[in-house]
Amino acid sequence: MGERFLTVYSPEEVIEKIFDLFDIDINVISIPTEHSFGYYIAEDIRSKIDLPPFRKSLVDGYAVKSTDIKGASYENPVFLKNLGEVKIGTKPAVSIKDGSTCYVPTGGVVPDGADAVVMVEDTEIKGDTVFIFKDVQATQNIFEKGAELVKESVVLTKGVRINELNIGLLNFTGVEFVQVISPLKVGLISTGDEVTDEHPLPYGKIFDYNGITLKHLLLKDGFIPSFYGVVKDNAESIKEALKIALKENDFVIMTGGTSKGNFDFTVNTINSLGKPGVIVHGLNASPGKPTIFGIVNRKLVVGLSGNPLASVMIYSIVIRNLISKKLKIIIPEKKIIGKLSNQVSSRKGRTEFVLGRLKIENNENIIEPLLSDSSFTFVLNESHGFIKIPQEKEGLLANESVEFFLW
Ligand SMILES: Nc1nc2c(c(=O)[nH]1)N[C@H]1C(S)=C(S)[C@@H](COP(=O)(O)OP(=O)(O)OC[C@H]3O[C@@H](n4cnc5c(N)ncnc54)[C@H](O)[C@@H]3O)O[C@H]1N2
Ligand code: MOO
Repeated sequence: MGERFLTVYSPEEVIEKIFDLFDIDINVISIPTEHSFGYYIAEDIRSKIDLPPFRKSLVDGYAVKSTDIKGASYENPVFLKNLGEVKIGTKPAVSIKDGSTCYVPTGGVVPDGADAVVMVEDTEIKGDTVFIFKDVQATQNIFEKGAELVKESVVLTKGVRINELNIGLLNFTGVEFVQVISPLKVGLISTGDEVTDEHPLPYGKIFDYNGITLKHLLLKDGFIPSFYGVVKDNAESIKEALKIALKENDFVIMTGGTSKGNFDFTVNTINSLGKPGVIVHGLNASPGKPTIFGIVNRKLVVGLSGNPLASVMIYSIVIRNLISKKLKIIIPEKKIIGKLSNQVSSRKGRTEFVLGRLKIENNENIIEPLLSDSSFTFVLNESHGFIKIPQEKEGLLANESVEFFLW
């Protein structure tokens, strides 16, 4: 009988075990804000200006001294001298003295002397006189300079991945360039004599799932994948591909050949390329039990199972977590709470990941667990995410409230 997976570790233990054994060089680059979408921020970013940058009117109306119009009503209007209008985007030419007013558009600068703005609907203009039909309180309809944000306050913190709202805020707060982490380069190698791109599919062969899917998972996370293709189950070819991938990338992901079959070369290849070699071979998780974590001259190599569900899951659960901790970046995770539609069984003592489909019924998130084997790709495609069953649990009950991780 061949060697078994003698020592298995939980995903959390693996991260702890290998964390300090490998390095990833972080290169910080400065890029124009308009091109920063999807990058991870390398240092806290501060606003260059106050928000709003000036005392701004929130309505179209007349800038007044509130004391001038106290008690104004339709029965007892107050009339004020019209000094003209503030043009949007310009500095007011006038300031408001007792008994005077001036028109300000929404977003216009409130002239000095005024402490409130009366909405245009509550006024009437006759020649040089403006009739005010409504009382307003001091500060009403005015957004003070810096009320939302003062210059130099932190608008985005280190490690955040710049999204569409962030990029808007950066531009709005006058940040022209952002210091970001240069995207990591990740080498991808699929192995297996059975994997082909030949059409029509020869008997006994399969098309590639892992290489192309992982490539796009990496792209989605803001990394730069290089796919070295499907390498034959042959020690020399795998060694050659891994050697090049290690040289050209920050870390490498391999798929297939992680189990204990005669043609499962991954462990030996990693060990043959440098020290300390394979650190972990075996996760206390399903799917993904035979996952390999190795270090070659302080570079990380992860060997994922050839089974598609296992490779997607372990990338999503372990690799993403490990890399985000290492780089101190936040890879956004979408998680909701839902109620299980059916019970799910699991084996106590290992973490299990179960695919699920999300349905909204009576305004409630219902998670339907999907039966799946680690080789299933269609079911994986039908799923919206997965549930994590911790190792101390023996299954989950129907109607139990669970965390559901969306893809
Ligand atoms: N004797 C044992 N056999 C197996 C064990 C075990 O403990 N003892 N573990 C099983 C488990 S669990 C898993 S997971 C797999 C892991 O397999 P490998 O990582 O060695 O991967 P392969 O054998 O190369 O492939 C498994 C499966 O996936 C298909 N595959 C491979 N590459 C791709 C690809 N790029 N795209 C799509 N599908 C791919 C491959 O054809 C196999 O069907 O081992 C079990 N066996
Ligand atoms: O650990 Mo395997 O991924 O269950 O099929």
